Amino acid sequence: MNTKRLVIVGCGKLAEIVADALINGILPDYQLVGVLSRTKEKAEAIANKIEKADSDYTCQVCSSLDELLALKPDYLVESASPAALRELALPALKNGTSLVVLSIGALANRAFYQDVEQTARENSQRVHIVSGATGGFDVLRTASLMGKTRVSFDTEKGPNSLKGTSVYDEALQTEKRKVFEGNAQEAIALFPTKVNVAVAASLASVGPEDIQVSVTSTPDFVGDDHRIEVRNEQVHAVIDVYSQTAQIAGWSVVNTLRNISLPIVF
Ligand SMILES: NC(=O)C1=CN([C@@H]2O[C@H](COP(=O)(O)OP(=O)(O)OC[C@H]3O[C@@H](n4cnc5c(N)ncnc54)[C@H](OP(=O)(O)O)[C@@H]3O)[C@@H](O)[C@H]2O)C=CC1
Ligand SMILES: O=C([O-])CC(=O)C(=O)O
Repeated sequence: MNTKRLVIVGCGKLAEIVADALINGILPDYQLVGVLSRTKEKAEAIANKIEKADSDYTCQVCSSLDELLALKPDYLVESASPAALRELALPALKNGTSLVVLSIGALANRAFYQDVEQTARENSQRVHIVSGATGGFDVLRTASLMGKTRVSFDTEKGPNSLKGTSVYDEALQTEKRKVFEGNAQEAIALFPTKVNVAVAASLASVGPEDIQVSVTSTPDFVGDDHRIEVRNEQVHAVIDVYSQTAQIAGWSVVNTLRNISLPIVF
């Protein structure tokens, strides 16, 4: 077996799903050799889990990206924030470390996207954009290759998940309202940690400037519903994923890591 050295940056809710999958034997081809988080205790919590599972290796709690990259990981899972992805992507790729990324919003910036693409190519590494809280990237990519394609991305959320953003007001607690219409670049600028999915779907198809995005707030709505519609001359597809929590996004990292290492992939 060719064991791959894995590290995680951002030790929150989604990282924990990946660590649990390792401990539960769902990722047999990986060793989690290092973790880094803004709050060190969160990284320690994950490293302790690995240690308690009686692994025959050590998971190092790191204090800086340099320390983490010195572990020479094959793969880095980014489950931190778009700002973190902006900081770590190029150094990691230059270090010979491929990326599995959740905070895809950072890649809506065309110049950054091109730098990442070129650096990955020059260093023979890859950047895996996970399906996260949505899916259907296969049909999005395939339909877009066929010719002129239109793609829309409509999200429904509860008002509480919009608190702290400029579109929030108390009336949303009782009134259903479309609070945003625009493209994915505008959406991620307004909601920096809430519409990574829309940027991911746009990158898989027509690009962040050309996808039509809307966000609707519905009183008492629990979870998120992301509905993607793709149309070209021959194809009409709808991908509609409801999830009660964001856990599916953590599981999509697990699925991507499995696809990287297994002989038969989907
Ligand atoms: N693509 C998709 O479909 C989805 C993507 N996401 C994205 O995934 C990411 C992780 O989500 P989730 O696990 O729910 O979030 P959490 O807030 O639970 O965890 C994020 C962790 O990352 C840490 N962190 C933040 N910035 C940095 C940094 N610069 N360097 C190191 N660590 C950092 C936080 O530290 P601290 O404890 O100090 O806050 C926290 O421990 C987010 O960016 C989120 O927007 C989420 C859902 C779906
Ligand atoms: O969890 C979700 O539905 C979407 C989300 O946070 C993101 O795309 O960043």
